[in-house]
Amino acid sequence: MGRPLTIYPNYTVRKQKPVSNSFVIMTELVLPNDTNTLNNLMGGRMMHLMDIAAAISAQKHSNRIVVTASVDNVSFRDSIRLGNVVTLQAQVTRSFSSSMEVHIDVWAEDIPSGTKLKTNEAFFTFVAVDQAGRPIDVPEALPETDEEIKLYDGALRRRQLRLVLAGRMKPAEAQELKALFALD
Ligand SMILES: CC(=O)SCCNC(=O)CCNC(=O)[C@H](O)C(C)(C)COP(=O)(O)OP(=O)(O)OC[C@H]1O[C@@H](n2cnc3c(N)ncnc32)[C@H](O)[C@@H]1OP(=O)(O)O
Repeated sequence: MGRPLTIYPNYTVRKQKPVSNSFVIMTELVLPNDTNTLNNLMGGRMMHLMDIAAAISAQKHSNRIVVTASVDNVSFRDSIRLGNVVTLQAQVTRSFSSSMEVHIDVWAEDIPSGTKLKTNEAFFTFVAVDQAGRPIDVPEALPETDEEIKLYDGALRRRQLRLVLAGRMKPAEAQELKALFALD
């Protein structure tokens, strides 16, 4: 006879979801109201679009209301012009307890000339909350492709860096981050 089955009343198995379930693609046309006097897309308008695409991705992973907790570095390498089509692609890289890191890529396309350029890339962190705004656990994120695994593996290091910068983690506790700078 086998061992008797032990029942742990407070133990819940966390649901798992492939990160690809959270893939979001969003396209927008740059109109005059979105631009500065040089006819370039305003940086704040771009951040707004990135926030929306990334939030939808985090919602798809968690099936919850999500709030933006932080945004990592966003650089504006190349300007996006009036009339360009902006394409935003967002996907969850990894989830922790209630938070999810979302990676987002942005392209600008000039349809008449047939040119398409990657202009921005960023990591956003969202936290799933209940109706009272309290953080709530989300499913585990499962990476499948090589690229997804690479992003998943780097997510813990990026999390520690952003929590240290936000004053929410002591640098001494950021083990993964310290290992990166460890010299033999
Ligand atoms: C889609 C939108 O634009 S929403 C509007 C803009 N965003 C907001 O208004 C959010 C306002 N902020 C908040 O509501 C709260 O600060 C929250 C929900 C983000 C965090 O609430 P707290 O009470 O601090 O919760 P707590 O300390 O338990 O942290 C919860 C999670 O948030 C994460 N977190 C908190 N601050 C940060 C931060 N600055 N960067 C990254 N993650 C963070 C924590 O690491 C934790 O993650 P984990 O559960 O996966 O370990």
